Amino acid sequence: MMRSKFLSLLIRAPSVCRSMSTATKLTTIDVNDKTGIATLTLNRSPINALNVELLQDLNESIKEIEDNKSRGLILTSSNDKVFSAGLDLNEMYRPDKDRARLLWIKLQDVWLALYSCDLPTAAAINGYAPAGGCLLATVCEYRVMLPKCRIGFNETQLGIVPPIFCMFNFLNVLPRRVAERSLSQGQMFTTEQALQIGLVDDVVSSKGEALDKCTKFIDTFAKVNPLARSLAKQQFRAADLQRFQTERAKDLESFLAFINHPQMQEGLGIYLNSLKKKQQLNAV
Ligand SMILES: CC/C=C\CC/C=C/CC(=O)SCCNC(=O)CCNC(=O)[C@H](O)C(C)(C)COP(=O)(O)OP(=O)(O)OC[C@H]1O[C@@H](n2cnc3c(N)ncnc32)[C@H](O)[C@@H]1OP(=O)(O)O
Repeated sequence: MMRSKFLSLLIRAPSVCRSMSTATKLTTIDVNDKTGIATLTLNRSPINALNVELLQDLNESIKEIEDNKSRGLILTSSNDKVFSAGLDLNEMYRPDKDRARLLWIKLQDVWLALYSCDLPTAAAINGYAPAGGCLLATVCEYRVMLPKCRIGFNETQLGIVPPIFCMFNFLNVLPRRVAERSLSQGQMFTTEQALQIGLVDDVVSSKGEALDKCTKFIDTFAKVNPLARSLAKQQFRAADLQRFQTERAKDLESFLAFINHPQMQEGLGIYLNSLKKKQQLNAV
């Protein structure tokens, strides 16, 4: 009797969030003391473009969340319109060679950390998620998105071959035919289209609701043995992870060759300029 009273008090207790780290600057971590779930927020103004520092902070935050034995990880953005604009094109246009190398290595690290993450992962996509933004969302195991946004890998529209880890993500989420077509056409989907093809699992009208849905998804694993859960996930992903490790160095060299190509530099310059002039391509 005493025990059930104590439990009901616990259940009714308001949820308390605590920040786990002050070391990171471009990401924040909030752990809900009641659920044990960590919310990892991208926080690089204005549009969470993924530069070396943001990717570095993301890597550290993911590791911190895993090390602190959180029950799950929810990825979201502090911007109310953009989840992430993808890679920071300024890191790729007229690049500093060492930073460009580091950028790709860090992106690979983030993908690897999330793809092989022991914890259940979910993305509360509270805004636009093109290219690298879509990568972060689709590497998670569950996605919920706000209306009137867009998501997809627009790389081929920009003359870029999507790296293999984009393919792995899409093949985990979409039927093979749809994955191949949307990657090769560089399709961007509205929230409603994304829901229809299964690219996102649910649509909600506010960030709060999105976080609640992600929490509910993570809660579906509450009664599953965490080690069994994690090993089952690894088993499903082992072949992709092995292929990634085999091709990782080649993938880095392809990226560097790509961004150092004069034609690509010219194209990137034009694209960056069009964004600055707010003449966004129809594809996004
Ligand atoms: C072997 C493999 C080889 C290569 C693979 C390379 C892979 C690349 C993957 C990528 O992620 S490439 C990046 C692709 N991203 C995009 O195409 C997104 C472009 N951005 C947009 O569509 C929009 O900005 C937005 C929908 C994300 C947000 O719109 P809005 O809120 O209206 O903001 P603004 O458009 O006004 O942007 C504010 C500011 O930020 C600049 N900017 C936008 N995107 C980027 C970016 N990805 N990198 C750097 N800077 C970006 C934009 O020009 C504005 O600058 P101002 O100076 O005008 O303030």
